[in-house]
Amino acid sequence: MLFDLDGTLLDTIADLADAANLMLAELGRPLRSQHEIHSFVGKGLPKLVERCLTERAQEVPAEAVVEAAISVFRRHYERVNGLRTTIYPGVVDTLQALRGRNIGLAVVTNKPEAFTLPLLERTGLAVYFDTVVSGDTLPVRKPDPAMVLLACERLGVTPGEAFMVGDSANDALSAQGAGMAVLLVSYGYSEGAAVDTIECDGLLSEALQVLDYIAPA
Ligand SMILES: O=C(O)COP(=O)(O)O
Ligand SMILES: [Mg+2]
Repeated sequence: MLFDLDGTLLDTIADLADAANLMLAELGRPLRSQHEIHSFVGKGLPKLVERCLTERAQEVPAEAVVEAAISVFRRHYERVNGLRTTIYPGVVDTLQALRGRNIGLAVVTNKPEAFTLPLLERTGLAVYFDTVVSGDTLPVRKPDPAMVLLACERLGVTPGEAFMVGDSANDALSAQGAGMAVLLVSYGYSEGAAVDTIECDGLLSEALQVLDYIAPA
């Protein structure tokens, strides 16, 4: 069972928004609402920073400005990562139940490893996972299927034996590209798209519904 992180296991939006607005303030750019930032999350940290600077902006900054802003964001996010993050309801019980059934578990997230691993430790979720594939583990990110394929390889399963659980089209497309079934949670971040318009094998209103897709013991 492969899990996306932001918007699926953890509600990280407040910390992402804080880091983004600390960055924008430092650069003298207009701040963004949490609602806007919610729609910018999904394709990794560099894309989040680029969207904060460019989407509906009056003046589009040069690439070098975006690159410099990424370093500023990382500096702020390192400090606030986890402070206001919460675990979604049912997540811990779901992970415990899956572990109890000896089902291999992976995190597959577009968040860079330097932020993913400390966050999993801080929230206490690290202990449940056999492996973590982060946004900079490979040269490509979701929606490319390479990350979910690597997770399967590390877990010793074929994509046909696995499920991806995510919150956005990036998760759905990466799983589908790998020939893997995908379940989407309806409570996460889906880049401003209605999650029920994204093709998937099941829509979950809470994490515990993952267990409905596991064969009885
Ligand atoms: O870093 C992002 O943009 C989103 O991260 P996720 O893949 O865990 O949802
Ligand atoms: Mg997500």
